[in-house]
Amino acid sequence: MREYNFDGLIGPTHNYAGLSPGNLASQTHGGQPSRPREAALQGLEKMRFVSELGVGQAVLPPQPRPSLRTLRTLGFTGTDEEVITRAARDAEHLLRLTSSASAMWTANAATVAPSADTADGRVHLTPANLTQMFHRAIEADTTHAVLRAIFADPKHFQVHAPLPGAAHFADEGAANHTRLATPGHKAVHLLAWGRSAWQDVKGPQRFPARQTLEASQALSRLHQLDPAQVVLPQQHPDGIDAGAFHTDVLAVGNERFLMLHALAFVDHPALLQTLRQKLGPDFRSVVATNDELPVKDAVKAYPFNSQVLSLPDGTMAIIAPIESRETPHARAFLERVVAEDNPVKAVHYLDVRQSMNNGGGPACLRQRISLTDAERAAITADVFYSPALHETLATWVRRHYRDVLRPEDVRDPLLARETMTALDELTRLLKLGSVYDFQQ
Ligand SMILES: N=C(N)NCCC[C@H](NC(=O)CCC(=O)O)C(=O)O
Repeated sequence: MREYNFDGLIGPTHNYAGLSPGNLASQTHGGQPSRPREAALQGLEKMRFVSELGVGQAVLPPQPRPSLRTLRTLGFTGTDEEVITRAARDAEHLLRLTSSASAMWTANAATVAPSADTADGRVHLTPANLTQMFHRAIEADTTHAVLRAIFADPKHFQVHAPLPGAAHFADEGAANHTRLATPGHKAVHLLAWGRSAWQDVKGPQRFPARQTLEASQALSRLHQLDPAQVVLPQQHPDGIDAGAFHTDVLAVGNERFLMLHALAFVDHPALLQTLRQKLGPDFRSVVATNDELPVKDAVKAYPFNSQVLSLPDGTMAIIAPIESRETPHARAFLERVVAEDNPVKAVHYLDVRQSMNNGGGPACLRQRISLTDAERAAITADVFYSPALHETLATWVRRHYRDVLRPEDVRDPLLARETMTALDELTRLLKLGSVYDFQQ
């Protein structure tokens, strides 16, 4: 089994619209101009770096934005251009919500269980319904279509429908999921959540908790995980109120290693005790106390929104955002992680600032999917990273993407046309077939 990091290719409408309450970066940068071309190239450079470390890398496509389908569903009529002009005139905020390139954060695209852990021996994938935020909820249908196109072979893959909507089963995908495993022990799935639909649990006071306990339980059932191997920790309400809207803002794990902030989960000592029992003495964890790393710095610099990657030589490396190098407490924490007795031997700081400004670090930009050779061979889409694919995609980005986008530029019907042209071409480059509604 090999892990592939499926990164979201950052879309042509990447912009800062301030759409996510509880996500401090999104709130801070709302209204500022963005740089879509630079953003997409930064994403590609991260893919190159990860691939050159010897780690599996693949890509997931952006989604058509503005979402004309959503605007039409909400009553805007006419040609594509008329729909956009009317929405810009009568419902500008709705146009912003339907124009976000938020599908780039593929950690939120789905939750995935590898075939080694599921009762029927297939890879299970459930697209996240993302019901908590409207601009993200509209991703689910296209994500479902894209995953069905890539993971098409029913012998190896089961792509479930997104969980039914409404607030009860609010699901944010793998941003709240961590798979841990030690040699000789069955893997453990941490499926975290921030609120409960029908249990009386104290939740955050300021900011929304996006994932429900009930959604996490449903994912565990759907993916046919062994209930004894599933742990359902609650995200710490104070962490969410400090800006950790997803678990991966304050915790990240890989195989036998977990690093977390003290405000990541309620009662983290009990959680670590449970994990030690299930995973045995090889399991290693590093906790940052609030004194060592104030949660404010953790949310700003995103050291936990790192990728922790298993390298071919058996060690692990951390891919952290450069903001973590620039923030002394965050940097000191990561240096401590490398110095201690655990598999992590290096930290690399990468520039994904265009995405970071909307609250998405290296970990948000990727969906981890572990595949056997046979599973990988069953995928016919051209989504696996290679230097040649890099060149193809970089050329495609340079040809189609704008340099600068101000939030009000989403009013321009030409932007929607440019995006459709680009995405239509991309589906051919990636051999995806017709996955977008404008292609039906
Ligand atoms: N932590 C993980 N896994 N993902 C980060 C998602 C960031 C995303 N930002 C946004 O959607 C901001 C869009 C804007 O404001 O323009 C969100 O809040 O859902």
